[in-house]
Amino acid sequence: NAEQFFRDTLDNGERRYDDLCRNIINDMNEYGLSVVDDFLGVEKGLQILNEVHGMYSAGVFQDGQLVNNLREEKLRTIRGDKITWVKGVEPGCANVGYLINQIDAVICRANTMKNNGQLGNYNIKERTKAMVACYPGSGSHYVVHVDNPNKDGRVITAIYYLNVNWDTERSGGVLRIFPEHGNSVADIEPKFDRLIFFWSDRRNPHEVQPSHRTRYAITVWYFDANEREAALNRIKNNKNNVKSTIDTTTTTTNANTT
Ligand SMILES: O=C(O)CCC(=O)Nc1cc2ccccc2cn1
Ligand SMILES: [Mn+2]
Repeated sequence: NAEQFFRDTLDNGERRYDDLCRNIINDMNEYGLSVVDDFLGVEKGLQILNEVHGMYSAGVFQDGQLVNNLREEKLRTIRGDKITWVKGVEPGCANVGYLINQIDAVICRANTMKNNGQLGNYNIKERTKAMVACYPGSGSHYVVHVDNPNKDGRVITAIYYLNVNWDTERSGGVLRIFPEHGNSVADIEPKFDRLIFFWSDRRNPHEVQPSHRTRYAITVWYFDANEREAALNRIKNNKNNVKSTIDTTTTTTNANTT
């Protein structure tokens, strides 16, 4: 009957959902990265893309990394990504907000699943705002780097791509991850409605190869509660140290002048 049908559908939804989270946990623990295709479906994906187009044409994106390209005889500055930060509750960002909630739901579910242990034994309770990034084509790229090299608390990088019919042969823009252990690289195409996760620390140096077509991505970083608290304490202590240094310097200076 209808009720049983809905219960099955709901259960199927849950089961599919749990399977997704289980796959992510397994991939993260085995490879340190995970790729989920068709995360939200075409309709939702296009709604998010439209919102990002709207933000871009509204001019809210800041010029990102500045990269001078000396290859040409004249200095050609290739700007890397242009970025803007979004909470997802701002006017005209409802669909980006929906995306963030969906990624949160997956991370929270994965973080609580007992049978597979937690995600890397982390305790994930908060995240950054969403960073919407655009590579404006013309060879813009991002040099190899580690997102969190010095334990600032960020443990998982989540990136959602919005690029319809992306052809890597023509457009480049591959995310290349150089996993610290292992002798292979992971080349990830920034395909529409693709969601990826990877550990944010030194396990995953990565680069964005030169893009020859406008390339959009939305990134969220998730914090481990303990690592984040330790990082904030270090900052606070440093501030106190700096403050006390200033105080002692000022007092000695005052002492000298009186
Ligand atoms: O778009 C992709 O495939 C990944 C791009 C990427 O790594 N972006 C990025 C952007 C960043 C901006 C500010 C600070 C750290 C950052 C680290 N990573
Ligand atoms: Mn990065």
